[in-house]
Amino acid sequence: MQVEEYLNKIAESEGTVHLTLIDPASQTPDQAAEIAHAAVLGGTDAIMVGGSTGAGGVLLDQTLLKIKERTDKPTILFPGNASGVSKHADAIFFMSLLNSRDINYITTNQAMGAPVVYKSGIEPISMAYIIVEPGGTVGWVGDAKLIPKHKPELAVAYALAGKYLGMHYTYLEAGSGADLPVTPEMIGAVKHVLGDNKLIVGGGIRDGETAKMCALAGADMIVTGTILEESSNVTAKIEELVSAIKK
Ligand SMILES: CC(C)=CCC/C(C)=C/CC/C(C)=C/CC/C(C)=C/COP(=O)(O)OP(=O)(O)O
Ligand SMILES: O=P(O)(O)OC[C@@H](O)CO
Ligand SMILES: [Mg+2]
Repeated sequence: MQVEEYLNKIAESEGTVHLTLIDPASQTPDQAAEIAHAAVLGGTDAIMVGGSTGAGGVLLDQTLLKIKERTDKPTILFPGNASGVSKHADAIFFMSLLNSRDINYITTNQAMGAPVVYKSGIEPISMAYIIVEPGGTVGWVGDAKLIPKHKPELAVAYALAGKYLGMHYTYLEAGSGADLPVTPEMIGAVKHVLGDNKLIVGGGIRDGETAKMCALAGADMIVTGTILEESSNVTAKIEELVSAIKK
């Protein structure tokens, strides 16, 4: 089964998907594999691999190879630029940062990365990437014209544009390590116009209660990264998040 179909099936049958984000720059490949293994034991559905800075090349390849030794769940690239593509992943969130001011993040990195995706045979999953205040490092690196936190109608406008351009997934990003995730009002308004298209929410989700709030508001998939890097017991943390968002 293709990864997109696998994720969609879980969203339908279990209500919400949990995605674990691992930044190859944050630890050694062996440590990354340990986190991935612990996350799978806790019930995560897939492993996203990427980072906004220094996440390509040998470190990315080694991290994916080690993760694949320890888990059977799909690995999905979450690239910060064209160097975030690796043939060792199963799929890639092939995303355009719709609210960037910099053409590099709208189409140029996509053009530079596309032939690599083509040759490697990994599955591209088209995605509209939208960054909301505070935006964090990724907002700065991607030169995003940040969506104001309390302007859901602007997020809706970008999400609709992505849907009409044919993107299957929409990612509402508050930035890695944000104090708070995007608001339930914004999530609900965006999901309302997306219909069956899948909505991913990430940035600043640290506990089951917050994850549940995002899921109830309309998120089909929840991403957590930073909290897992900080947890002494990754499996228990994932169990908390997963039990809060699954039917
Ligand atoms: C499709 C291809 C080949 C490239 C897309 C390139 C685009 C659109 C990038 C968007 C802007 C960007 C820098 C995204 C990075 C996404 C990401 C991996 C964010 C979070 O990673 P963390 O490692 O948690 O964050 P920090 O690096 O900030 O800690
Ligand atoms: O690190 P956190 O805050 O969990 O954010 C995850 C993801 O949305 C970052 O791109
Ligand atoms: Mg990081």
